[in-house]
Formats: sequence, C-alpha cells, structure tokens
Amino acid sequence: MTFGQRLHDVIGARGPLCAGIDPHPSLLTQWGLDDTIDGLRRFAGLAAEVLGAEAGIVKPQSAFFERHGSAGIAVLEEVIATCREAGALVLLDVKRGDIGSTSQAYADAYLDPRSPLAVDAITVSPYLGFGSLEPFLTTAAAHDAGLFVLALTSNPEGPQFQRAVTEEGAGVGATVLREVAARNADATPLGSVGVVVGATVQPSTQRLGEDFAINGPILAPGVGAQGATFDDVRRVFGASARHVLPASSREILQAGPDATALRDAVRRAADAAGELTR
Ligand SMILES: O=C(O)c1cc(=O)[nH]c(=O)n1[C@@H]1O[C@H](COP(=O)(O)O)[C@@H](O)[C@H]1O
Repeated sequence: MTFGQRLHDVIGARGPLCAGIDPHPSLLTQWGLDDTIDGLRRFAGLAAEVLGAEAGIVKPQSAFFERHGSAGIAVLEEVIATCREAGALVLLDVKRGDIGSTSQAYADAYLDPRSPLAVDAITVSPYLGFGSLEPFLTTAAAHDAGLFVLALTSNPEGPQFQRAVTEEGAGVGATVLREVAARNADATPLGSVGVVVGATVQPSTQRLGEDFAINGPILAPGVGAQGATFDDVRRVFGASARHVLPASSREILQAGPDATALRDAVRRAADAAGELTR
C-alpha cells in the first residue's frame, strides 16, 4: 500500500492532525524533567504513547533526539515503534537534502524498512535542486514511503529564497509545488509526495503561480506556538484545505506531563483539524 493510500485511510479514521514530538529542553523543564537522556526518554515515551493513540500522523523532530547523542537516537527508535504500534503514521522531520549519492544514504537510513530508523515519511529540502531529490523519490517509491518537500516554510526568513524568481520566471516555492504535482499525477486516492507550506504564510503570492492542487498532502506547520490558527489553514489553502495536515508541536506538548491533560489537548487539536476535511 502506498504512503498516499495509508495516509488517506488514517485521515479517514483519525483526521488529518499531525502532532509533533519536539522535546525542547524548556518543555522537559516544564514537565519537571531534567535535560538528560532519562528526561528525554520519559518525555518522549509518554508523548509517543498518547499522541500515537490519538493523532493520525505523529512527527518527531530528529534534532531534539540527536542532541542527546546515540542514546537519544535509541529513544527516537523507541518513539517510532510506539507510535506505529499505536496506529499512527510516523513522519520524521529531518529536512535532508544533499548531492545525489549522499542523498541515497539518507534515503536508505530513513525510508528502507531494513533500517532501524525507517519511518513512513520524512521531510526533505530541495535547496540543491529538485533533481537532487531523485534518490529520495526513487527509494520512497520502492518502499511505499512518503516525502514532504519544503516549499513555503513557516519561518519569517523563508520568503527571501522561496519567493525569489527562477530563470524560468516562476517563484521558487511555486516551482517546488509544480514539480511535486507532476510526481503525483495519476495517483489515487492521494499521491505519496507532499509539500511543506507553513500555516503562517501570507497568501499574497498567487501572482508567482503558486497552486496548492498537487494531488498530494500538504504539511502545514505553524499552528499554535508560531501564531497560526486552524482558521488560517482554511484561509491560506482554500479548496485544497482538505489535503492539509495541520501540524502543531509545542501547543499540544505543553499540556503535559499529566497524561489526561495531554490527551485532551491532542483531541481538541484533532477535532479542530477534522473540521477542515468537512
Ligand atoms: O518541516 C517541518 O516540520 C517544519 C517546516 C516549517 O516550515 N516550519 C516548521 O515549524 N517545521 C517544524 O514543525 C515544528 C513546529 O513546532 P511548533 O512551532 O512547536 O508547533 C518544528 O519541529 C519545526 O521544525
């Protein structure tokens, strides 16, 4: 079953919320935990158990695990397993992208089911050119995994490059959207190649040819801590909002460490996200 098919099914069953697991040191402190491997294990363990049982998609942020070294990566492996056993798809946020031969090694690390870090999908960066993503695209297709290509990111610095115009006269972000749409042509019910477009972006650039009808999923981070709301998702994406995975990390996680409060927070977010598909 392709990633697009699995995603379509999980959205039908649980809704489109993408709940992030970002073990920020400040959140560990807020949960009464130390910024140590033990603190990370307890934080991420509870988050994976609760979010994995409620959200359709869970998105661990790799850097917050990597900063604890190899023991942190081992916790990430446990988080991936817990979420998948609980029925969620795991989208690992690693934002990889390199020359083709190196990208192949990254693709093997995250998309080949034989790897201990294999997940359902990862985030990738097209800064080395869309063609540099070919090893990711081929490997993802071979293993029924998914990709989310950065297009118009949620951070305020993004437009400097992403709204620049290429030699062909299109916006850089629009070019990413177009390339992804071509990859998803003919896929049913949903393509396996997604894009990242922040829920915070200003919908001012239709003149650069941005078209969100990519026949694939649109990851929209920025809901909550970065100031965007679920209403913003509807406003930014219009008719394409039903293919959007609104993503929120800190806003949900700060409800812990009480498991019931955390569960309530993710359910509230999942309900609001579900409204977008109606
Ligand atoms: O690829 C991402 O996940 C991502 C892309 C983007 O444009 N903006 C963005 O915030 N993210 C990630 O989404 C998460 C947002 O976290 P919160 O701001 O706490 O909800 C972080 O892990 C970011 O690294």
